[in-house]
Amino acid sequence: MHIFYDDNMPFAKEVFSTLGTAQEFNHAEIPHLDVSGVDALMIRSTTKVDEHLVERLTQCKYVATATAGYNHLDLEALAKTNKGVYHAAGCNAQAVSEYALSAVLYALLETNKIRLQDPITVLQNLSVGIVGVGQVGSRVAQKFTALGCEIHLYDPPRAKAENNAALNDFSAILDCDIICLHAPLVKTGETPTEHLFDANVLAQLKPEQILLNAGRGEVIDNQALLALYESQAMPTLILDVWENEPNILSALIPHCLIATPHIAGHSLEGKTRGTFMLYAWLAEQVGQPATLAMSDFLPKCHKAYACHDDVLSVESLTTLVWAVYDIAIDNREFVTEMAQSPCFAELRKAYRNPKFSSTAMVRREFSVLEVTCSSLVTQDILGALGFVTTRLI
Ligand SMILES: NC(=O)C1=CN([C@@H]2O[C@H](COP(=O)(O)OP(=O)(O)OC[C@H]3O[C@@H](n4cnc5c(N)ncnc54)[C@H](O)[C@@H]3O)[C@@H](O)[C@H]2O)C=CC1
Ligand SMILES: O=C(O)C(=O)[C@H](O)COP(=O)(O)O
Repeated sequence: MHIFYDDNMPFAKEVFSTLGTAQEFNHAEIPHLDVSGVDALMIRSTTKVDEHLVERLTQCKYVATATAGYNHLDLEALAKTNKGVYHAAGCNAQAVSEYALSAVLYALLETNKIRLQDPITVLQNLSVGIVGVGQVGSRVAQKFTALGCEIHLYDPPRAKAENNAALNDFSAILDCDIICLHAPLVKTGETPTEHLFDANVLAQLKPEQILLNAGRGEVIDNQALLALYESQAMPTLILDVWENEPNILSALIPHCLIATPHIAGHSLEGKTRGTFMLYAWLAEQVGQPATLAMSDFLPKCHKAYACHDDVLSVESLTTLVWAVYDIAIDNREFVTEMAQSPCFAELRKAYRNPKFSSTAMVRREFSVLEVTCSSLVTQDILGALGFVTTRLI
């Protein structure tokens, strides 16, 4: 079996070569590559599988993406040619939820809504609205719930499937202090997400709010967003995803408190989980055992902290969050690099990736940090955020 895999997929060579002949490709070159002899195409979201590519995949039986989103796949064209299709649902949900927490804490401090010396009970005064309550949105909700925030959820497909009107109250979302978008790009059907935040919706937002988009760029009308930010006071803006990537509307960047090149899900664990989910799926398709485990490949990483707060402080919380993932660094790098040249695609590819950048610092998840806590309440909160916790007796 000839397996073609994206060169930005950690440990792909190691796992796919146990199932056949494994060859890596650079997504930017795919239009010029001969793919007629490929049996299994293993991609990330940067490879658009449109009808032209499907036509060229004459021998291919399996197409899989190591990502949660799959709007880069033409499912109809793939179905017509009877290819098995798979996406790595949930592979990077923890990473995106850590991104959201790191970014929102940074924004709350920068806008003086909380102070380092506050106890985290100050977060109980804040409401968080989450649009798209799947694998990512649920984890974001879990984190802010653990911190005591009031949570509002919006997910019409789930509202319908679960007969739960509480999941269908869009106006409650627009009133929240913090609005987090984790919806996929859906262009058709009863509840499309494309431009769900159009000029009309955006104009209803207030400058005191925080607006974060880590779903898909097209959920917000970026031209309308820019027009509003240029003409009136608007919410504190955190953008990881942009309309029309990689050719984004760069004029938006100066209006963001945090701007990043679609890397919310790019922890090493998030990307590696994607590779291993594809490996397990492909092995099952071809009737071979998947004997390799992700834990055999992830570099061991362990950091230890002690937290002696009786009531967890904002300072301790942010120290722990940023010890693993300091989003201000990502923002700084993106803003600096984009000011010099439009290099969105290159920045994404090299992001925290020693294979493509000699200076890259690998990004890990909260689970690499073990916190010893003196308070049971603190231990429960930090455990719910994803840290490994032990109790100081
Ligand atoms: N920035 C990044 O690096 C990443 C972005 N993503 C994006 O986030 C999306 C969500 O990821 P997951 O939670 O893993 O996917 P998921 O499929 O588990 O959840 C998506 C949820 O959105 C809901 N939804 C669909 N239409 C909606 C609408 N009109 N309004 C509100 N909600 C709606 C679905 O019912 C579902 O519950 C992905 O499709 C992808 O586009 C995912 C991972 C990383
Ligand atoms: O999983 C998704 O959906 C994402 O948006 C991924 O984080 C995208 O990562 P790349 O495939 O573009 O590396």
